[in-house]
Amino acid sequence: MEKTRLPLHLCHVLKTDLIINRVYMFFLGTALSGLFYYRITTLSNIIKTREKPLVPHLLVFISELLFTFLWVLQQAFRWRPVTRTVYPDRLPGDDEFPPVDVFICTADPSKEPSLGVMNTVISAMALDYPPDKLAVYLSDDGGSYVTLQAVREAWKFSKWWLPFCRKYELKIRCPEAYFSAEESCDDRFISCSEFLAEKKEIEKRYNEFKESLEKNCVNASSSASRDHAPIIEVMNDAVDSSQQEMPILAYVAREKRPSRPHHFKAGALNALIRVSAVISNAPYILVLDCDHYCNNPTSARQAMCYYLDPEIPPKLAFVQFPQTFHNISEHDLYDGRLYCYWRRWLGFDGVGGPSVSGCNLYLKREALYGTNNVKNDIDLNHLKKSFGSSNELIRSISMNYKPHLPKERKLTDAQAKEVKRLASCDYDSQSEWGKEVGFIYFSVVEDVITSQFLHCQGWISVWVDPPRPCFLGSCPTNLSDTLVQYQRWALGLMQISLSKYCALLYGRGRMSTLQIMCYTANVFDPIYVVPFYVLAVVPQICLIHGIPLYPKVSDPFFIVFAFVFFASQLKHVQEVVSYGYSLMSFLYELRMWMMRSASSCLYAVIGAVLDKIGLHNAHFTLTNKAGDDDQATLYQEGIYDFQASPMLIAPICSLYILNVVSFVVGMARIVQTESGSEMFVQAFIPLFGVIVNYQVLEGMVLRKDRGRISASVSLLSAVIATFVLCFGSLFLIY
Ligand SMILES: O=c1ccn([C@@H]2O[C@H](COP(=O)(O)OP(=O)(O)O[C@H]3O[C@H](CO)[C@@H](O)[C@H](O)[C@H]3O)[C@@H](O)[C@H]2O)c(=O)[nH]1
Ligand SMILES: [Mn+2]
Repeated sequence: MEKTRLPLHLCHVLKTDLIINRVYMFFLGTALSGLFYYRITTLSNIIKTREKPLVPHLLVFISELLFTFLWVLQQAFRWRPVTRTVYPDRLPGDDEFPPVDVFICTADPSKEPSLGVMNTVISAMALDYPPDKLAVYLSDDGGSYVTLQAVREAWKFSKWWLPFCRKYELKIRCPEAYFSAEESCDDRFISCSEFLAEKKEIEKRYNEFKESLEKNCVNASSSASRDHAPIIEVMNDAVDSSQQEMPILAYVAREKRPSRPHHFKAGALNALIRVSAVISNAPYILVLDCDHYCNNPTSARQAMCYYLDPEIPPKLAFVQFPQTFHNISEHDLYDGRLYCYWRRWLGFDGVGGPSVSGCNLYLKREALYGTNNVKNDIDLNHLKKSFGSSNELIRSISMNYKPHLPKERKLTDAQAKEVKRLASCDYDSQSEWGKEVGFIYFSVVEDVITSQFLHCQGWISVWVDPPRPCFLGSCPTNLSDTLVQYQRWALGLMQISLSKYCALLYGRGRMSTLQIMCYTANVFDPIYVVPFYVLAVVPQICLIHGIPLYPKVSDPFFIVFAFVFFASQLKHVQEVVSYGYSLMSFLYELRMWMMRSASSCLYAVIGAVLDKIGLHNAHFTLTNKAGDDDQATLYQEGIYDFQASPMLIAPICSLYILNVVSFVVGMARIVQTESGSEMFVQAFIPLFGVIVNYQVLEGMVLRKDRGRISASVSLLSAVIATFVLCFGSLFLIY
């Protein structure tokens, strides 16, 4: 009795952070009003007297306005940060657990090697959860026989692996991670000879499994296709080597045709929702990317601490875990940990719940079906309009429906026909799939738009970040992949911010003000590109021409500007450090923010505008998960790898050259004209940029290795910088 009364989870407000944040908001807010007082009075003076050029002052003013607007939105993340703790050992017995379906998406075995994908699949099957309540679905958007064959092999291996995990209560159930862990025997059986013998045997089987995958993936690169019929295979023969039931494992390649839109990952997930509805129809769904394996087998139990709590509102749509990565080097050069997001998510959680972060979340199936569709008295025609014409699928919407899978797990002919229909590329078209039902197709960041829809319908979410990460994925480990990935994210975010779904408009009356601010801050993130470019170009050109844009050192308003700059940097340092990271992480984050703004965001904003006017089609460029040894060495050593398309690198180098030149010329001018006090801020800005990004200089001038910036890119950048300087000079002196 005592046991059931203890809470399954707790939520703590981070009081110290809350106080620091609010004090910071107050002081920075006050300083910003001082800054705008200064700007407005100077601008009106300039307009009256025309003694100084108006254009650069106006541009700097606009950029400060934008910075401030984005800053204000960001403060919602700082308003009420919370953390959560769960107590899975207080859960009721296994027989009270609801079934869970696991969805894993993969798209191309040449960019997403089978071995990694299969490790994710196996780790999901090995979750510490009743196997008869677990079903794992692998969506293969490549429809590749390499992947299908790998799934069959993984199924065979897992018949040995699952009983081994269960018997010895392994904490690491991803085989690759288990066998390569330094202390793989994190279990209590280290000195038991039976365990050691079994482990050796399993390791042998694992190596055979790996070999079979290697042989199988020789033609991986040509095996993915964009033109194929649906292929669905449920692995049969469902008992493991200890005669226990295995979880369901199904391979699903939805139909793809070159002329039909397939909506990328969101489309794949929606096909899985439909197919799984008529096979296992679990009320909860775990979504994983193919590289995010389960690192802690208790994640489902942790999520159930919320779903099984009678006190928690039934409107809980999802329990989100962070994306954590197993391949981060000590330096985390490319800010792959994505810490700035997870820090914000603590605050997001405090105001109604974080947004979906792509994968690693336990979702309530009902939430994806649309609130209006799951009422009891709904008529059949309405349901067909929403869900398409499959009666079988519509029957599954009532959650008590338990589809019948024959004992030997071979789909009956009728079932096989039905699942193929549900995975066909036309199934979506006459229905609300992707519009109101399932994952939303509107943007390439399907996660953000889908969760915004859920929150707007009154659903809530929680953020759980336990000390031992539940999932571990792989993040990009070179500049090119990082910039390409961010460009897609930024493009997706811009698609939302330029549409009627921008939370600022769409969220009104549907979400709380703080939640609206969080969502808006999120989707407006790429807009930093505008003030960033202004501050990276305008003060510099004006420095060369001796046009002061900021107060003199002796002016009292100088303190206001200095305060705004230092307070915001210090706040960033405080956040990095209080989250447990080193001072260097602050620098890496700052650098990556600058490089992303200079490059990814620039193209993303242009792409989104072209997409909006119909001149460009946004698409999903898959992030590469296959390593390259040279690149890995550079990454481990903490050396930037600048090998990337010139398109991506040239903007960064051009800005760098422009800042170096303007600083040198500007300093010469300052010495000559003794205008140090007047031009102090303007000399400081390029100096700051040049020092923070000194590795760009290194890459252009000092390095000789493969990861340097090539001479041709440096030359191109110098030409661009000269052009911007000349053109800017013409324009900015007015
Ligand atoms: O047409 C596609 C494209 C992608 N994927 C899968 O989607 C997942 C994420 O793709 P990835 O290339 O790894 O992109 P990331 O940028 O690393 O993904 C992040 O950003 C995405 C949104 O842009 C989210 O969906 C992801 O969960 C999040 O990890 C992978 O498992 C892919 O196999 C598909 O199934 N079909
Ligand atoms: Mn990924």
